[in-house]
Amino acid sequence: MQAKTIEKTIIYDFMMPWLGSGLVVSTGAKWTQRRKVITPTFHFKILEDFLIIMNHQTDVLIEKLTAHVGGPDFDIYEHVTYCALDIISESAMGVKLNTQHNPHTEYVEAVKELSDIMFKRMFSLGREYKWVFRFQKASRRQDELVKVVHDFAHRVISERKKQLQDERERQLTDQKLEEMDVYGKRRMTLLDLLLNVTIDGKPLSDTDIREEVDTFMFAGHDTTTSCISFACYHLSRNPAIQQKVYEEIQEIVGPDAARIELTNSTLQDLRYLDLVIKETLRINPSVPIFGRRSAGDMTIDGVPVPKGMEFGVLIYALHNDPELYPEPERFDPERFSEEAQAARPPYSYIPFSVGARNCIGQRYAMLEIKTMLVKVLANYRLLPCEDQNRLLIKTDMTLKPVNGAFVKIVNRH
Ligand code: HEM
Repeated sequence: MQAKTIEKTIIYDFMMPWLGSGLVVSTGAKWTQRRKVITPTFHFKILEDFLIIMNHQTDVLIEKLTAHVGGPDFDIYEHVTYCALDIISESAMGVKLNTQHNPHTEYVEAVKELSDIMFKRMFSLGREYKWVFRFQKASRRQDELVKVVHDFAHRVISERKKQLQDERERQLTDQKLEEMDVYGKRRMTLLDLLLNVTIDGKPLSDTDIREEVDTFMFAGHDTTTSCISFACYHLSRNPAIQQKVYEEIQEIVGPDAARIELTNSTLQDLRYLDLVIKETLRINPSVPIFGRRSAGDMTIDGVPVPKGMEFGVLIYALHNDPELYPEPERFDPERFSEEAQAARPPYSYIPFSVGARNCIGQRYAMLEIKTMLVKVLANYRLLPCEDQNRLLIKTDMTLKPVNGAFVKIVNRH
């Protein structure tokens, strides 16, 4: 392929009412500056702080799941969604949403409904005629929901600003400005980072900051939720693979794996779990498609692609191509052994996209996915659901189960 730069397509415009020109949507110089200032959020030191949140919220999840031990099929997707929302809201904004205890808050409901409206617009027949949407009921509903999420983010930003200001006035050192909290450790959030950066000598405006906080709330929970829930589903149906992961957890994390706080270095050592996650993101990629617009004339495999042409990159189709992955519907982590990977062409696996616009949150995502899977598997054995509850998938903004990702659980100990 002979490529020039590529840009994002019209479908991203539909995210603008909610996300403004946050990182997922923005292009050009704005994107370059934002990506530069946000990248440090994923520095390994800050990720370690996020891991504390992940451990704590996953312990809440484990507690919530006890209600299903020995019981009939249940939808694990719903539980994981609430856990992931609690994790991202605390890492991005420093706010404890407590969705796992109280799932039906106005903010959480608004986030869910907004994703739904945006998705329906992207794939509607009248997509190109944006003005038509203004006359539809969904447009008024979208305005109401956007107001709920924006007001929430603005409130959080101004409270945090005031808190930092008060502390500065009390002449605390920079280090003391970082919060002591229930986990007994200081933590940095995306919001703190954004409140402290400058671009061309100027701080970001509240709107700039809100756009990025909203972007992380949007990109940072459904994606990981779908991977974690689908992994649980596949493991429940493949007992030998599940057993192998369990044995690895016992060996690397130790016999207290069900209770102890997981560290970054332990999680990095779980090599077989890595293969399981890779295979889950192959068979059910959380982001099944993304769009691009060609920014210059180019040729792909001998086919001329003129400037301005819009196209979709079908991750789902690529990952389920039988020529690259024989029997693509079979769940087989060994497809990601070093030898098997080396035998495939370089871009045959792109769950986090590739190039400059790849997923900025992928290391964060892997930590969260591993934390939840290790704790779930160390505490419970997953059993397959009944046939009538077998997984059916649909695509929304992310890949989702139609009715749920059903499993049964029994205690390990
Ligand atoms: C399994 C989990 C995840 C998968 C599979 C995934 C996948 C992707 C993909 C395919 C893209 C490119 C989308 C496009 O160009 O339209 C992307 C972009 C992005 N992701 Fe993720 N993502 C995951 C988790 C996360 C998390 C946890 C965060 C935040 C904490 C995040 C934040 C972002 C952002 C901000 C972008 C836009 C980056 C840019 O354009 O510079 N993602 N992700």
